[in-house]
Amino acid sequence: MKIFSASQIQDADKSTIQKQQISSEELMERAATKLFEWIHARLRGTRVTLKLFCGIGNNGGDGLVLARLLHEHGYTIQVYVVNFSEKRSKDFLLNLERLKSAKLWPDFLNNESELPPISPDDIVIDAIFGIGLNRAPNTWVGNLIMHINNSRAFVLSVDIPSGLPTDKCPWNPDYAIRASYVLTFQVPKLVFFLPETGVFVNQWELLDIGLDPEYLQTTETEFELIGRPEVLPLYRPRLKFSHKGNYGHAIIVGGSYGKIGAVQLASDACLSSGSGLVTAFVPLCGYQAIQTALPEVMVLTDGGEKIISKISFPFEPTVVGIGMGIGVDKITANAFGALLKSMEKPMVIDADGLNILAKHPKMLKDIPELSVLTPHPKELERLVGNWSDDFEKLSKVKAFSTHYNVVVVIKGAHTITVYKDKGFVNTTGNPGMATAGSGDVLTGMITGLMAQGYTSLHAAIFGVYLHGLAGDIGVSEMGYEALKASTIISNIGNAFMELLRQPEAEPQEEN
Ligand SMILES: NC(=O)C1=CN([C@@H]2O[C@H](COP(=O)(O)OP(=O)(O)OC[C@H]3O[C@@H](n4cnc5c(N)ncnc54)[C@H](OP(=O)(O)O)[C@@H]3O)[C@@H](O)[C@H]2O)[C@@H](O)CC1
Ligand SMILES: [K+]
Repeated sequence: MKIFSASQIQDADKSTIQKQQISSEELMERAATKLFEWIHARLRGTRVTLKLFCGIGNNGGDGLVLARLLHEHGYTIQVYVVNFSEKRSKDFLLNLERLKSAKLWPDFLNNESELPPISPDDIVIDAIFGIGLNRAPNTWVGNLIMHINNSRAFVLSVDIPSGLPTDKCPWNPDYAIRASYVLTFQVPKLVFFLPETGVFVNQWELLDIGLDPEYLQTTETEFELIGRPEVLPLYRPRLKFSHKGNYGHAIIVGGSYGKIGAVQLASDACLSSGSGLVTAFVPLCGYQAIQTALPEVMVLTDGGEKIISKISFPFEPTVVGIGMGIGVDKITANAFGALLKSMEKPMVIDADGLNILAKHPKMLKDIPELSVLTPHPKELERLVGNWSDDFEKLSKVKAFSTHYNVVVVIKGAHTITVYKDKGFVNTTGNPGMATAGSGDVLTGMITGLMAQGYTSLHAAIFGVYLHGLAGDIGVSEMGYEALKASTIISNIGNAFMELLRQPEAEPQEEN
């Protein structure tokens, strides 16, 4: 699903009004009716007070329409107009008049008003600012936002939490609503998924308001949200008359004394993701451990006892995944650098492989094109330098990806795969996966997919999704804390099956 910028959503709005020959006021009515239906379906007339805080633009206008509909259906409501500007929008004013005609008199709040009482049992509807926010809220509006945040009431934000801009980090994080739930119109917003801005959104849901489908389909976006519908077409089915040679031979290179387990996890994950053959390349000390733990995996050893000192293979692998547990010793770094120079096919580089690159930036130019790099935030910082906020991080990664022609997987709660100017935001995964070895498993999975012929970008997008799904299945069986990297591996098969599951047929009515 595409993630549109604020200005693209405004264009979609205009295009809808023009093509569907409806007025902006009708579009507002349509949007607010969707809000109302969502709330009414859940509250079903429950006796609870809804406090609606409405700005003076179209987000506020949505709030006013919602207030009218709630009132018409007998809900107890209190409407506050947050009068932050004299520039009221046309549709706000129209709906203010309609509210008054329905004998509803909002309280007008300004910089001299007392903060209104909000009980933890109230439901707050936050319609102060929408996607039109373009500067920091001023102090009294900020104080009101903090008051709402401190109220412990359930806060339902209309379109986007007020104070949170659509395409950047908030000027003042205290002046942004921390929404319990966001009902967002038509398309998800990028800020819902970034570490610094996602904290303002506990849960979110899309409301389809029928924006111009042609505009939405034909407009290119910088980011895309990756869910099942996006991943399913990337799947490469296995053929009946195929053999293991059709699915590639991956080599996983890594490990050092005390860190052989990382290679074991990556190799196991690589095989479990469908690679035809997997060979682990480890220092001598890892030989027995891997041979014992993974009978299906072949093992090649380096001459070094405890660390990798020279990397060479007696055959040409389909793909190499490298870096987990490998350490950053100078000898290993030299071996790694020599391998980069000799390789032409895309590789997967993780963990200490990335740390070696950060320590020896001259090696960057030798990374084979279309390789996949899988840094966690600290490794990424070592690679691209620090950033002032999540948006600068994204633009630095895009520049890095373009410069070196590599795919970068920014690991996090919503892992983002970046290739050149485009970012793919993952939707699976959970906090239980923040555990030792989880990254080694991901590297193994991406390597295993590339071995089978998935392109680098598809392997990264697909692998990240499947890894998260395997973790989600694991958590559903054992909870967050007990989830281990090996649990993720043992659920890779279930994740494939869940992905490929046919949607359940509608129950047939009996005659
Ligand atoms: N897209 C769609 O298809 C549909 C959208 N709809 C709804 O419209 C919403 C967008 O509405 P909107 O454009 O009127 O902007 P909104 O967020 O209400 O702000 C109002 C104005 O405030 C101003 N302003 C900005 N920052 C400020 C600040 N810090 N302090 C003070 N003032 C500030 C700024 O005006 P300025 O002063 O810069 O000229 C801005 O224009 C959208 O989120 C959704 O809820 C639906 O109704 C139907 C379909
Ligand atoms: K809002």
